[in-house]
Amino acid sequence: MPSILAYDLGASSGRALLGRLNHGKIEVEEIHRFNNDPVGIGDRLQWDILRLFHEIKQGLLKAKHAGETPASLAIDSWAVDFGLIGRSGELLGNPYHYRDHHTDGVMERTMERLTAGKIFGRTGIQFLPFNTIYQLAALKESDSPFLQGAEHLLMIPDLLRYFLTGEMHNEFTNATTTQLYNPLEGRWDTELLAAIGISPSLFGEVVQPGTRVGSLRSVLREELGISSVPVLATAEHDTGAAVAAVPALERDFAYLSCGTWSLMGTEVDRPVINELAQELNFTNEGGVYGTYRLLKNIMGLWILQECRRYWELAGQSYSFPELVSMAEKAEAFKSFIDPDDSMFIHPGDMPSRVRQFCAASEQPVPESPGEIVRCILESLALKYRYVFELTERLSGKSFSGLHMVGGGIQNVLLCQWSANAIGKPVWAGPVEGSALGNLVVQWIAQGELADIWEARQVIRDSFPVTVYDPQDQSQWEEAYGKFRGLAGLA
Ligand SMILES: Nc1ncnc2c1ncn2[C@@H]1O[C@H](COP(=O)(O)OP(=O)(O)OP(=O)(O)O)[C@@H](O)[C@H]1O
Ligand SMILES: C[C@H](O)[C@H](O)[C@@H](O)C(=O)CO
Repeated sequence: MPSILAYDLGASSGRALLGRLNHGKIEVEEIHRFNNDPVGIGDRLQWDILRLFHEIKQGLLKAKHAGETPASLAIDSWAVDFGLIGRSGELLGNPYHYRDHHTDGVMERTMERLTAGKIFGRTGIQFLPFNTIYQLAALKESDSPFLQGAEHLLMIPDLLRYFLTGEMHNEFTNATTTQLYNPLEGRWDTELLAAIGISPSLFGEVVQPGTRVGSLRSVLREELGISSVPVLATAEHDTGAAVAAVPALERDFAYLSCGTWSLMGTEVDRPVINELAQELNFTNEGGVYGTYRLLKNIMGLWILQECRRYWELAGQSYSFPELVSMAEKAEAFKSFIDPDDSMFIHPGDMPSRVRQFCAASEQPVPESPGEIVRCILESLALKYRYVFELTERLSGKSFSGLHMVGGGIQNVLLCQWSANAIGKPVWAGPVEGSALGNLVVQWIAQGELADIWEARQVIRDSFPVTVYDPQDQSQWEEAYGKFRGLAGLA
């Protein structure tokens, strides 16, 4: 059977995987991996979108050099960010990074004007200051010439797909993360768009994961010396793809997509839009095949990534395994942070911010990298417990354990501590959850897999799942009580 190609672009790195189905098993080969380094210019933080497109071309070239002509390809990436396309069909400016400061204060102002109840009631999406709605409102407030000249808005995978095919489509899972899509009416919410002064004509028809949306442009085929490849929309929000790849056998399962972000929740058949969901700030992102992802964003390993980057700038380079091993040797439960405090959103001197949080909450201040990493990882595990219980409360489900997928599961300490904190087993795997979700949606579209449940079974049969049983329950129970007090969690 011919291979297919998946591009998975995370906030810190991207990869291209060739996948093949062989007698009910998935075989994957990572043919290309690259860093995704945003670029700061002055006060602005932007994605290096042309470099990312260059890396996508490198993936096509590497497939060619491996003697492969993929039967299809698809791209998934992080959510909320977008490019604006002008009259000439060209990209207007570099897409802003969601951690840019241009949205500071915009969400609060928009909520005051429109009311939180109205925004949540019409979209079911959690309030995050960088949601597309607030990015657009910020561009409107600043009279952005790019916005004035824009004729189309394309989310990051829509945009890269457009570069590949010349065709513009908005994909469903990513569209929902804008906080401008109304899942109850199944369309862009023109009332919210009008309220922020944005023309609905920027938004196109929303296509479902699995739709064929073009093929490689002839100019690109000539440049790379390759044949035509059909391009599909997959679950283009990487979290949507990761959830599609959770190797669950039971329908009511809890997941944690663990990468730059930690996204914890459960799959539901329809959006849960009620007062409790709004109060707990849960979201209902679009999933595959009519499902929704009832989940909550947790700041995740971003805090650790940014500490590592900061230490590297200061001349101290550590690999992730080195940091994990240093954390293991540091004193347990010395101090905690609330990973979701807004002080941790933006790039910067993260070690100092961790110390600052601890000092301000009158805890011992972690000094060494090992102490800081331990504080971050223990706090994340404890926050997972909190959100795990909220997910049960909101969904009315009871989970027998937690499925973890994504690059973060290579951190065995975090997996073990997550099991300890929630007091239930953690099933960790696969690492490349988003890329696998991307692949299985393509195979379902081609009729090679019957549906998402067959896909999950095949993933389970093809990749190892490591089981972490809970340990040291009484210490973690005590730590949880202390953590809740410090993080101000009801
Ligand atoms: N060898 C390793 N040991 C421990 N942790 C690791 C290792 N490799 C990666 N990680 C962790 O995985 C994280 C990256 O995960 P992943 O590659 O899934 O993220 P991403 O795809 O860039 O982001 P996202 O999909 O959340 O936008 C890193 O921040 C790091 O903490
Ligand atoms: C902002 C993030 O893109 C988003 O909330 C998260 O779901 C994600 O895409 C993680 O990769």
